[in-house]
Amino acid sequence: MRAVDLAVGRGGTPVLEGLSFEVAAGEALILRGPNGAGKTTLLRTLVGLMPPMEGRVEADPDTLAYSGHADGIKPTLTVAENLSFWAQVFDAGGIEAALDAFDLRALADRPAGRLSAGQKRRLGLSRMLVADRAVWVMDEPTVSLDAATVEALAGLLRARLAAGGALIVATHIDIGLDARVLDVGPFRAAPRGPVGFDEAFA
Ligand SMILES: Nc1ncnc2c1ncn2[C@@H]1O[C@H](COP(=O)(O)OP(=O)(O)OP(=O)(O)O)[C@@H](O)[C@H]1O
Repeated sequence: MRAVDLAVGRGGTPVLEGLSFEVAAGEALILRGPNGAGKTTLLRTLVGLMPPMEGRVEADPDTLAYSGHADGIKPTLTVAENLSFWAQVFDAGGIEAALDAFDLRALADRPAGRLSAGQKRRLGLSRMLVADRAVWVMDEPTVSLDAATVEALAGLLRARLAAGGALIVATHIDIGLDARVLDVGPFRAAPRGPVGFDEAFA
């Protein structure tokens, strides 16, 4: 996945600009920056949920899996049914490994709407395993997780890297990955006045 002179924004307002980077197989890139800096906007643009304002993203969409703040969980379906649904969407195999990775087996038959915040997050992360995609793009994956589950996640991510997967992760905490860090702060977009503003006062 490669970003080339990328500018990203919300509602026509640029948030970050001038971003160029590449993440190859087996590499991890950690995004850092304070609240509101634009990490989520950048991640959503990388996976094609939002169009770039300038520049381009070079990636095959079929190689990408995204785990965002809203995990896309269907509350009336059980944990197992949610995973099966995603396995179908992603045209992937079984859900057994995904149930085990974040200790969801005992909750398999529970409607997802009746999970705790951390359990929901574990289900959202398990979805990455049924997706079977090479590049994982993750937005604050540790939010709501207990310490043991953060460790499990870190171990899973290290294994992905060792197996040649690629990771782009926005996180405020150190999850102990061997990763490059991209601080988005210096890429904050310069404020742009409305078109014709200067002319209005000419
Ligand atoms: N739905 C939205 N509509 C308009 N502006 C938004 C929307 N969501 C976020 N923004 C604005 O876009 C900018 C970038 O927000 P973004 O969510 O990308 O930041 P972030 O770095 O991910 O922050 P955090 O660390 O708090 O998750 C902020 O100024 C934010 O207020």
